[in-house]
Amino acid sequence: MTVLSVNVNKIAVLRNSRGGGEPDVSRAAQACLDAGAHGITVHPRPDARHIRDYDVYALAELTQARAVEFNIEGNPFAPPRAGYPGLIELCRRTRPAQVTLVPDGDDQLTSDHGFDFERDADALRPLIAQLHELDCRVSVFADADREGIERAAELGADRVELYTGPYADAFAQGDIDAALHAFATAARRAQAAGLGVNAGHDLSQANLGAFLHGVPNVLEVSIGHALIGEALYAGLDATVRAYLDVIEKAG
Ligand SMILES: CC(=O)[C@@H](O)[C@H](O)COP(=O)(O)O
Ligand SMILES: NCC(=O)COP(=O)(O)O
Repeated sequence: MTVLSVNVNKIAVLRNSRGGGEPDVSRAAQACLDAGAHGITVHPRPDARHIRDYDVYALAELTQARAVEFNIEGNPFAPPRAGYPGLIELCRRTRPAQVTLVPDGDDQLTSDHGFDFERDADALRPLIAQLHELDCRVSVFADADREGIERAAELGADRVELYTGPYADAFAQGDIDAALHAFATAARRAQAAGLGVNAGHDLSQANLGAFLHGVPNVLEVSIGHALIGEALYAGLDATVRAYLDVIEKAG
């Protein structure tokens, strides 16, 4: 069965918008695990607009205590700066079960493409080896429509994470057949090369089922943006009622 790793970046975004500690990222992660999520994902960025280094340390402790997978995603080439020790150093300090390497720049709103394994081979190979020495499984972010996904295996990667943004766009346009075919083909090619296949980006309750139905043997999906948004809708009714209860009891 495919495992679900919940990306809690968006909880940090909300917290950072006010300063202080609420909403609490670790508490939200605990709630996800209590509900049955198999793991927690974060994608810290050098500008610290989402998850911060201290969140990574706290979540590493939490996931170790709960014996669930911690997946840290990020750009291994982004240099360290104040408050961000760099992806590899964060992994050295926290030893996540899985690291997902993503080639995104600071100026990107969010991740929007995978690696070019031909071009990035020499840079990726030693980083993957370094992460293996830290006992981390290494997954690399990949486009379904780019040639050469198999090359990730030659670089030493254990898995690829298929960038599902284009699938989500196709789903929104009501036209998924070509996209699903491309993703299923990429997954099969990766699996034939010995790679495990993860998937993520813009997956949601609406589009996830068709994806898992159409793409074989997806080991893990990491989902954040839509899941946290949906959680707000699911929780608003009970929360507003709880406030009204407080007001009624006070009056
Ligand atoms: C690699 C990937 O697709 C996710 O890590 C994504 O980038 C998270 O999105 P946000 O950074 O917008 O939370
Ligand atoms: N790797 C994808 C991820 O962690 C979450 O992406 P999204 O659901 O926030 O788009």
